[in-house]
Amino acid sequence: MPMPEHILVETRGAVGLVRLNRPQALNALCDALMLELGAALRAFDADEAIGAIVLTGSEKAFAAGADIKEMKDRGFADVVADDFIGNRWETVLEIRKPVIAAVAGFALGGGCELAMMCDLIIAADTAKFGQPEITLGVIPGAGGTQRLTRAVGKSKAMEMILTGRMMDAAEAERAGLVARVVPAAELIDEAVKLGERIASFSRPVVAMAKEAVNAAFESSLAEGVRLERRLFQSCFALADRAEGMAAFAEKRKPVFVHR
Ligand SMILES: CCCCCCCCCCCCC[C@H](O)CC(=O)SCCNC(=O)CCNC(=O)[C@H](O)C(C)(C)COP(=O)(O)OP(=O)(O)OC[C@H]1O[C@@H](n2cnc3c(N)ncnc32)[C@H](O)[C@@H]1OP(=O)(O)O
Repeated sequence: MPMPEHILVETRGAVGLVRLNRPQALNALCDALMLELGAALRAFDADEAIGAIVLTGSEKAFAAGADIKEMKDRGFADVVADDFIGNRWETVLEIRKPVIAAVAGFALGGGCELAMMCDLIIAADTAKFGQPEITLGVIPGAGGTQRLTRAVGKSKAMEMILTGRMMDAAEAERAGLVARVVPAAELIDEAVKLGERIASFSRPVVAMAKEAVNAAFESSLAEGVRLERRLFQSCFALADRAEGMAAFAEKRKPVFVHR
């Protein structure tokens, strides 16, 4: 396997850390980067030692969008023939372990869409989110119109997508796009600490919790509650659930076996 050119990959305990690394283009998402990113995410998903994944960029940019220079000469026939976006740009959605986006600087266009494909976003106080595609004569093409609207509501999403304006970390937290805002210098440590906590719990239970929350985007309330109930009841088949509840009753820390 050749060394990746556009990403840096490392492990921090039980957390897989992927850093987008195209600083000269503010981590613009070119096809080659997306292929490397997909491979790294799948590798961590298959690694039993890893319980959570952190995806981040540089201090200046998480990702400034899809690579405009790579797209500018493509025509309708090209993007349809290649099923651009649909063909391999949604690998994040196939990852079963929690993927935490740690965003500093610009997360624009596909960069914001990539962050929203992750399970949660931790933002540095320098983060700026936006879907400026309209300034280029296109609309968001990797879920931005759907996920941003579900995350922040129609009016704010519509304003951002129709004007291309950015929103800073404080507004993103108020709007519910990000879970927390931290000082930029603490972003990676905070995201890894969060990942370590998640990785300390029962892996199948973490996977079921992630599936249940994500289902809220995809189903009616009744269907989502039904799925949640089935997954909750499934936990009672796991030794980890027995251990977790016994540990509480015996006033000791649980030792989960499925980690
Ligand atoms: C593995 C599976 C994962 C699946 C995830 C899939 C994610 C989605 C990916 C596909 C998405 C396609 C659909 C998407 O909705 C479409 C888009 O994203 S369109 C692009 C939207 N982004 C933008 O419009 C932002 C463009 N950039 C800027 O406005 C500015 O660069 C900035 C961010 C405001 C910063 O400005 P400055 O500080 O002045 O810096 P520069 O402008 O000088 O930039 C420095 C350098 O970087 C190059 N660059 C910046 N952004 C891009 C880009 N998007 N594409 C290509 N290159 C970019 C810029 O040209 C400079 O380079 P130089 O000229 O010096 O060579």
